Amino acid sequence: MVIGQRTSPARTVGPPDRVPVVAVTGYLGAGKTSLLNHLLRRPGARLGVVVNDFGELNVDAALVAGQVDEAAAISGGCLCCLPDAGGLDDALERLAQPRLRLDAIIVEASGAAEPLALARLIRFSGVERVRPGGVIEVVDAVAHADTVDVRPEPPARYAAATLVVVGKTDLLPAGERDGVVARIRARVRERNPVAPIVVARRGAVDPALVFDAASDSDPVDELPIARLIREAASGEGEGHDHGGDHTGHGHGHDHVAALAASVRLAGPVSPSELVDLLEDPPPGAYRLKGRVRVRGPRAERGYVVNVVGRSVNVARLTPPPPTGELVAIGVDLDLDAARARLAAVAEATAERPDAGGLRRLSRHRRLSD
Ligand SMILES: Nc1nc2c(ncn2[C@@H]2O[C@H](COP(=O)(O)OP(=O)(O)OP(=O)(O)O)[C@@H](O)[C@H]2O)c(=O)[nH]1
Repeated sequence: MVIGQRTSPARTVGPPDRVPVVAVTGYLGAGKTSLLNHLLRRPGARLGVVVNDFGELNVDAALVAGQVDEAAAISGGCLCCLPDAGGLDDALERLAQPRLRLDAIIVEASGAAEPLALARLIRFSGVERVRPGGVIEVVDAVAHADTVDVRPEPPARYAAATLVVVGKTDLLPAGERDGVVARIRARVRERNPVAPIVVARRGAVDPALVFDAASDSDPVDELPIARLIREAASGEGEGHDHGGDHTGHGHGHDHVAALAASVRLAGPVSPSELVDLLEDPPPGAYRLKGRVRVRGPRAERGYVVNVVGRSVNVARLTPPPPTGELVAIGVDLDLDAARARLAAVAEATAERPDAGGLRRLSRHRRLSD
């Protein structure tokens, strides 16, 4: 997905010769899209966005697309596994056109992408008018110890980061927050002595932190990311970082082998069926997301739904989307079971408003604020 945002007049300073490309990385559901949306809301930013969607349906693209004015898809799949990065290079080539005068291009990696591989793709991009602009690793404070940091040695992915953003600390009991953040900090530092580490709710980082790094005018080879990638390439930072013994897709680098099931929703769904799915996802579905329409008492309502682990998040989507979709993702996803559950939601269209289901959905929405 390629998006060019043109919301403001050009800045007084001319565009840099080469447009910095900032990668936003993080495990499934860590909070990458939230951070991206936060950056896109910044007035005056002239940003290009490449969203690497997971699964057949463009949920992430749809979520950010509401705020931008140009959209086109690149081929799906995991960005770091594209054979020759052709899809990414095409996207960068388009967005780096001087007439767009972009300040930066942000690549939101799929949760399954390996940051070091992605950083390498950007660094060795065949596109002349771009340069590496940093890697923002989003860490889910609640889930990282069960998903990313599951081995005695700290995750190799931290080595790729030029900025680490720790999110979801608001979901931890107040008494545990400092301890969890300190532990993440210590683990990151074992791999990465330099990257700033900040705590931010829903990706609300100071954009200056992101764009300062991106506007660094040092020669490419002097950027920390370039050094770190060289170190990783020479063996220091290599290896799995997703935990488990996944063998990857056979593309020459280790990789979390996540699976996805998805369904398109032509009409409004039954809120009861939907909430059942959110509260009790199919076996192995670590991540569930989607956009849905339900019949309200007077008019149809739109919602964005998100589940990460056991954490359910529901937000209103106005206007309701013309069509919806649901995607379930997980490393150990039971594909058949997931498809059957998603199909059941798609088929359980509610003829009349379902008051009980609407109440349950509204309750989740209030708890998500
Ligand atoms: N409470 C809370 N929720 C958060 C925070 N950051 C993200 N979320 C929620 O976590 C869910 C997943 O966030 P996303 O931004 O979609 O995560 P992602 O990394 O883009 O997900 P994938 O692209 O599927 O890997 C959403 O429901 C967000 O609203 C946070 O700091 N606090």
